[in-house]
Amino acid sequence: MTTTVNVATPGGHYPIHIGTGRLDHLHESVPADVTAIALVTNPTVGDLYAKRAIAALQKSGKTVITITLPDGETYKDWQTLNLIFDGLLQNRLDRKCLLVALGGGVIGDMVGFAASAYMRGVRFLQVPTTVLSQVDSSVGGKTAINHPLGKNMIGAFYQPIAVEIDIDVLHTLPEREISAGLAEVIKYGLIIDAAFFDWCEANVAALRALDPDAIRYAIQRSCELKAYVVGQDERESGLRAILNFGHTFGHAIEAGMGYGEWLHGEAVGCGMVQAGALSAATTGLDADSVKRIHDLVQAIGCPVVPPNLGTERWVELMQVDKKTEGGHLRFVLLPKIGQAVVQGAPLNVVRDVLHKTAVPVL
Ligand SMILES: NC(=O)c1ccc[n+]([C@@H]2O[C@H](COP(=O)([O-])OP(=O)(O)OC[C@H]3O[C@@H](n4cnc5c(N)ncnc54)[C@H](O)[C@@H]3O)[C@@H](O)[C@H]2O)c1
Ligand SMILES: O=C(O)C(=O)C[C@@H](O)[C@H](O)[C@H](O)COP(=O)(O)O
Ligand SMILES: [Zn+2]
Repeated sequence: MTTTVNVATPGGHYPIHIGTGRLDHLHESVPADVTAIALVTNPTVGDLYAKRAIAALQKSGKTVITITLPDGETYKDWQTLNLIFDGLLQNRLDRKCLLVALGGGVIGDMVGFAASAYMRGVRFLQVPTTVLSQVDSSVGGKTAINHPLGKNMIGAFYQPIAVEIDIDVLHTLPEREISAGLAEVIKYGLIIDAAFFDWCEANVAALRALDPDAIRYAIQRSCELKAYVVGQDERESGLRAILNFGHTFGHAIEAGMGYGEWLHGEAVGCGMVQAGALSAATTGLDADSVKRIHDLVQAIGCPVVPPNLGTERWVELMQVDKKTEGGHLRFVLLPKIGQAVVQGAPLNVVRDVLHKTAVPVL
């Protein structure tokens, strides 16, 4: 069974198809006027799934070339992005080509950015293969590469023509990647859907075990909630910033530790624990809710104690954030579970939270 969630933005709309075996149906998302297809992947995902993806794409009758990028967050950079352009130009792909991103969020973010820039914009299809990319990064059109000074600092808003989610491919993921992806799932409950947060608490074991019904529901609900937010505010002039809950802290961890040391989802999980503590100090989040956030992040298998970067280094890293305005840090904070606001916080309070969350809760 395949379910479809639609994403509607001012520039148009596209479907997210969620099901099993979608990898064998990729041709259904290839528009008739496409001249050639570039499948972009990495060696890990390519070895597992490129053959099937290529066979499916070839059913459209188009030529398919493959571009293989090195694997890892550390390669989400200019040099690796340029390998995509090299491959497209060497194979003389024209304006009517289609780029296909087969992989996790790193591949998806880079292929989307390449699609936004190649010949000033060509179409791209997202085929996310991690929990994180299926519930979050493949949807909504944020594309980017990292800069040594800050996460996702160079990029564009550029929507795919469709998202093809094959739940089966998750079974080859390492456990650590499943845990990291679940951090973005529980984020939606915290910012916009308290009942979904309750459901995540009740189903954490099933989610970690990739129980088919549980993981399908989590992916569908996450995509529905993200599609709703993106539909209201595609370019983050307001509401969309709530999707950044936990990310001011999380991105500082990723950049501060060196990209790839902590997984994005792990950093966001820990960042949500810190943002929960900051919410208690600023927007009145009650102690029971702070504990529920901590306990669920721990239960999905993500770290809850932040690395010791040094308080001033923490603040410096957090300032390199796209929500920063006029040098002032802004955070996504929770007055209660299921409701988020975006606002500044006094630096002495932020420092205090950095100290408090550095101590393990027993
Ligand atoms: N654009 C957005 O809205 C958005 C949202 C969230 C995260 N992101 C970005 O996404 C990135 C993180 O994505 P991610 O967590 O998917 O990491 P990732 O892309 O690095 O993938 C994680 C690892 O799993 C491997 N892998 C992928 N699919 C697999 C499969 N089915 N079986 C076995 N191994 C597989 C990859 O090769 C990689 O080693 C970060 O760069 C983050 O900034 C973007
Ligand atoms: O889609 C969004 O909007 C998000 O913020 C989703 C986040 O999970 C994601 O990590 C995003 O890439 C962060 O965006 P950034 O603008 O803070 O780099
Ligand atoms: Zn994220």
